[in-house]
Amino acid sequence: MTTRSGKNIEKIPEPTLRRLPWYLSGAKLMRERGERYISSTRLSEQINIDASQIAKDLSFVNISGRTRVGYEIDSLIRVLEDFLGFTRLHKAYLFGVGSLGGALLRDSGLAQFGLEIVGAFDVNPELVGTSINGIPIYHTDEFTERIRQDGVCIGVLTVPISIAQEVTDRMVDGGIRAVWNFTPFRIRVPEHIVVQNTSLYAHLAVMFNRLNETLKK
Ligand SMILES: NC(=O)c1ccc[n+]([C@@H]2O[C@H](COP(=O)([O-])OP(=O)(O)OC[C@H]3O[C@@H](n4cnc5c(N)ncnc54)[C@H](O)[C@@H]3O)[C@@H](O)[C@H]2O)c1
Repeated sequence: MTTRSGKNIEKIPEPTLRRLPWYLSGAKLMRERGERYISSTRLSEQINIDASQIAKDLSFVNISGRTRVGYEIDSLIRVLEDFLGFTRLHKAYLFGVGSLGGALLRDSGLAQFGLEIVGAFDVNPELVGTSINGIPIYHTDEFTERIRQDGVCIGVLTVPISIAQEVTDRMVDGGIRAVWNFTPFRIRVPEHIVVQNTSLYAHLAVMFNRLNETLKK
């Protein structure tokens, strides 16, 4: 698969894709401070990543800097947002409107990163028929019917772990092509389905471990 700029996106290493949003935030912060240009060195000081790494990562996107002054901030932001898919809204459904699912529905920041949750599904009769942040909550049984009308291809999974696989299978059967899995269950999907597992707790474990190391010193 290729981008509009003709770059082969399969070749981009995942760590680079994870770092690019940091460059975007750094560039936005600099723009707020009134800067018009930003060099890799300046960005490096800002976000504490090696300047040569930044230059290497940015070589994957269609942007070129000017000697000494660096990248024009407005162009860098535009190109990065476009490259990362943040300028297009990707429609998604959320499954399981509990404490985590409800919080995600309330998070208006997701749209800034290109994710628009257009509907949610739950089985709790107290939730079905209500809405959160303007997002309607339907009964899970309505999913197959809804997806035909809404043209959604992303599913956010925030159901109890015990039914994670069952709900995933339903999503995939209905036409979902990418699952953002927040459950701690390693869901199994056909090869063509994209899965992104996300856990706040995994990061916590790393933090606790590193903290313990520093406390021992
Ligand atoms: N990744 C993370 O960092 C993180 C953080 C918190 C929770 N979690 C995980 O997210 C999941 C949800 O956690 P929670 O605390 O919000 O739980 P919760 O019990 O508050 O919410 C679960 C919701 O799923 C609904 N549900 C049950 N069966 C369903 C079905 N068939 N279809 C649709 N909805 C259904 C329930 O009615 C409930 O509203 C759990 O698997 C939990 O382990 C992950």
